Amino acid sequence: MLETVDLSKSFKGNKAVQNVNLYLDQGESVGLLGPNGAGKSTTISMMSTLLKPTSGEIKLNGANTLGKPDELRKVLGVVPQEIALYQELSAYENLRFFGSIYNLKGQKLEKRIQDALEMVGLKDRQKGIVKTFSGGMKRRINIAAALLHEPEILILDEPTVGIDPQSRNHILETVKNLNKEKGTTILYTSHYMEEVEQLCDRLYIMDHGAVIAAGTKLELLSILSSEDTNKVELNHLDESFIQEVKDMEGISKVEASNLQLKIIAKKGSNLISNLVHLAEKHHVQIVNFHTETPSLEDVFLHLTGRTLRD
Ligand SMILES: Nc1ncnc2c1ncn2[C@@H]1O[C@H](COP(=O)(O)OP(=O)(O)OP(=O)(O)O)[C@@H](O)[C@H]1O
Repeated sequence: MLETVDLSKSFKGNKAVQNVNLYLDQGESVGLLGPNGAGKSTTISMMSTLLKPTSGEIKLNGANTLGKPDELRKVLGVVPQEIALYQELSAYENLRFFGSIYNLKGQKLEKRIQDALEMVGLKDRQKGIVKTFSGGMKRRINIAAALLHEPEILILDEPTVGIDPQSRNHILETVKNLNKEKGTTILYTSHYMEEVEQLCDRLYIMDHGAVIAAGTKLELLSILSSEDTNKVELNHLDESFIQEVKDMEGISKVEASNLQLKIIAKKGSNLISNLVHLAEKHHVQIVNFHTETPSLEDVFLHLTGRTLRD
């Protein structure tokens, strides 16, 4: 239903987004994952008509929408990263204002406001002045504002960053209900793998402005089907030890934190005996060792060389 074709954006010659091809089928919930600066917000801003692409196309039901932003705006609801509300007005007054932008009036507007407030769980707080709300409540009102015109597609840009756990759960539930019960198509960007795993049917992983992997969770996990994730705890850990682990045969990635090493290694690569040997050489003790099935975080680490929150 919504598709980008070789979508690119440069800022003064710096390529923020390069040849991004992604699509959303009707009723899907799709995650867009990537570390800071990967190009998620820039991609979303172009898809939401807020930013003009340097090149490429955005197609709605097969037709190019460039030059026809109104067609996209009719079907899209966008929840930006920055909260965009009038702080001195009540939640209800804010929603009346946003509804009027969509030419909603009278009974219809009233019903949409109440439905949207119900959806985000803030019906009983509608008279409250926005500046007195927590960051999470403001974000929920922002989501309600994006729902007033009952969009077929909802795009959310990291809606749970820096908010309280209760609002975070509300937002996750709201997005899930919109998708499962109302059939709203969702594009959800996040740094949090667990949120995307919970909410999304399919994922795109972006890094340095490009999509580096795409697929269902199972498809992405199969990238690491020939490897294991191993966690090793030591009584001492230094750079020379870490470097020698990295140089061992069959090692894809090594990540160190405190006295722990996370090692992604090829199955059957004699990791344990090589590690024991190395530990003896460095007079270091292995305190704990266990092997896990790779997670999507591991796939991300494997593909980008860094963790999602680096
Ligand atoms: N208006 C702008 N002018 C110049 N450079 C920009 C602008 N907007 C984004 N960039 C650059 O484009 C790149 C991609 O940024 P973008 O905000 O799209 O990443 P992101 O994946 O959304 O990151 P975050 O998770 O931090 O929001 C970054 O290098 C950023 O500095």
